[in-house]
Amino acid sequence: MAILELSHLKKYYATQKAVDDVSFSIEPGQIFGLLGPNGAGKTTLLRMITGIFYPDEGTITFDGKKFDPENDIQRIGYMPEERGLYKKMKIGDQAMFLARLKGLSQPEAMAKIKYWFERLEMQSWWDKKVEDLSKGMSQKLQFVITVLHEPKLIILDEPFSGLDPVNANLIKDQIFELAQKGSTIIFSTHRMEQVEEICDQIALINLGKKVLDGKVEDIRQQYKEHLYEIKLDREIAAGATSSVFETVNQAGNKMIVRINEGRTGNDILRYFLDQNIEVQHFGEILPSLNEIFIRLVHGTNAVTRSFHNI
Ligand SMILES: Nc1ncnc2c1ncn2[C@@H]1O[C@H](COP(=O)(O)OP(=O)(O)OP(=O)(O)O)[C@@H](O)[C@H]1O
Repeated sequence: MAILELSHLKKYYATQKAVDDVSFSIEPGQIFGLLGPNGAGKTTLLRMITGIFYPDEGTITFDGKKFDPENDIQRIGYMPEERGLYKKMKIGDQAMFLARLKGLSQPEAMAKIKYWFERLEMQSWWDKKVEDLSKGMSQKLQFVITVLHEPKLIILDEPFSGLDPVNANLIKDQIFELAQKGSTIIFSTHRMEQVEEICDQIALINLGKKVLDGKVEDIRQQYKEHLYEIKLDREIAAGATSSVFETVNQAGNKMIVRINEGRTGNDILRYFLDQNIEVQHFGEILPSLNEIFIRLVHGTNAVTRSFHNI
């Protein structure tokens, strides 16, 4: 059973259709990426899932029942893009205050805060004030506050913005672990490399509408251009074509070819082997999510014609 199911959600601001008939569902334990360019409607969608806004139309089902923000909110952790921390309060006191608001007892909250501060290397921050934290440091604090009460559904708006690679990896590891323990994670981002690395499933939103959703690997297969990159032991005549493939790009002994319909990678290999040409590298080029995103959102072609791995 899906943990979250959105059905025909709509949200309009005056004349702006911020979210326009979006449906998808998310299974428990999944890491789900919500993607889209600036202004696509991601934040508006997340605000409906977290009960900040009511949808104008459509329904949200959470854990098998109609979403009831007042009661369900305790089981949801939301890290918004704009940080809502109290600047003058000490970090330790702030974490305690917010943990108590989420329903944890004082000893429970203390144990959890200590656990998370240790995991994210924040022990020495206890008496610092929020206004003395860097952007990345307050991002880590906000993450801890979001997951502290072990919510069933964790929603992170741009969780890696402002984090250096070491801290981004630290947070990434926690996300994997939380999903393994059964939490469901939704995060929104523009950073496609992270999505490819982390997400089981994605939805791409553009101009308020869902343009694409599914498993990352299935989507990359669906948008492939039947291209292969090849490195040979010698240079061959420019623009080689055969009944098996056409050359798309060639530089010295490297080439990118598009395979003809009905042919397989083995046919390409056979073509060269029959001529006693050694194939030193051979691989299919699948488009990255970034390329698919650019193609769908901007209507321009992907840049898969350059050499990727050789
Ligand atoms: N309070 C508001 N009043 C009127 N229009 C709004 C309001 N909030 C958002 N919008 C509009 O709704 C659309 C969707 O905005 P939203 O903030 O949901 O996008 P987003 O995908 O989160 O963008 P970003 O990646 O830039 O944060 C945009 O066109 C935006 O201008």
